Amino acid sequence: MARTLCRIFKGCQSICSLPLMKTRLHPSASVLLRTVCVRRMLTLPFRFSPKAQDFSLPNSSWGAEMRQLYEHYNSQCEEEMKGEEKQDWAWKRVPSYNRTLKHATGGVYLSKIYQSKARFFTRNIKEPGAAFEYVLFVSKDEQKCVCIFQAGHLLEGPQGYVHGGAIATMIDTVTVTHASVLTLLIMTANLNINYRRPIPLGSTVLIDSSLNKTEGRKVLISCKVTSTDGSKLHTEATALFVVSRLLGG
Ligand SMILES: CCCCC/C=C\C/C=C\C/C=C\C/C=C\CCCC(=O)SCCNC(=O)CCNC(=O)[C@H](O)C(C)(C)COP(=O)(O)OP(=O)(O)OC[C@H]1O[C@@H](n2cnc3c(N)ncnc32)[C@H](O)[C@@H]1OP(=O)(O)O
Repeated sequence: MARTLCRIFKGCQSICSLPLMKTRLHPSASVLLRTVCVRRMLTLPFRFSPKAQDFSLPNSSWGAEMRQLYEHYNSQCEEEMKGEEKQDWAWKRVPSYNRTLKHATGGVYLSKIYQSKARFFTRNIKEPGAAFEYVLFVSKDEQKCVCIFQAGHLLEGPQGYVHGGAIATMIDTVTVTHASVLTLLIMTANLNINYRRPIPLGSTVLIDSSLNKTEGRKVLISCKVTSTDGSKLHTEATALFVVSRLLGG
């Protein structure tokens, strides 16, 4: 299967992606070749399910602390009825998928084959609970975002503790999600992290982010990683996001 894909990929690369080819081939021949390629790709047995899995929902690896906190925030997500009036939610759970392309669209363009292999960094390990296990909630007024994060055994840095890079990844993920709620097409421009206390591997922590300010194309967010009862400060950070011109912002 992999070899077949590779062959088709290479073949199609030479046929479809080079503008040069357009000048060498008669237009009708070019169209025919493209059609053949597309047909072949459409008949390939893509391995992934067309239905994307939401990784922010509870699974068997979640510990009691993770579940309790999830229930706590999730219960505030439901719409409440007060008298005749429908009350807005206080928090909203942010669904989380492992690829930006939700469905395989058949590989009409070669770049889509590559994209179909791409997986979101924090959601690409199959074993539940082995690495980044987390769920994010944003507050109604979009000034706050909270993440419940259970750090799995594959994230070890110093013996028995979570790797600083993994903590940075989570801070980036939480703050970028927060900033994305405010504005689209952003890139992390600066991430400043102070590691105060190590996070034990396997433990659950809270990652809180708050909006500091927005200024033109810039969004400044601060973030804290604490124990679930808030008594221990593990990490604090500030992040700067810029609405990207490259991404079309
Ligand atoms: C319930 C509803 C929920 C809805 C949720 C919605 C969405 C959630 C979904 C998605 C979010 C989740 C996941 C997203 C996935 C992952 C993303 C992770 C984030 C990353 O992993 S992302 C990769 C790492 N990131 C880069 O790869 C950036 C490379 N870089 C660049 O692409 C450019 O560098 C850029 C664009 C940053 C700026 O470039 P540019 O040309 O557009 O802007 P320019 O340089 O003109 O700067 C404009 C103003 O920013 C200031 N400024 C710029 N940089 C600065 C710095 N470093 N420090 C201090 N100030 C800085 C300037 O000083 C100026 O300031 P001033 O205007 O005041 O002069």
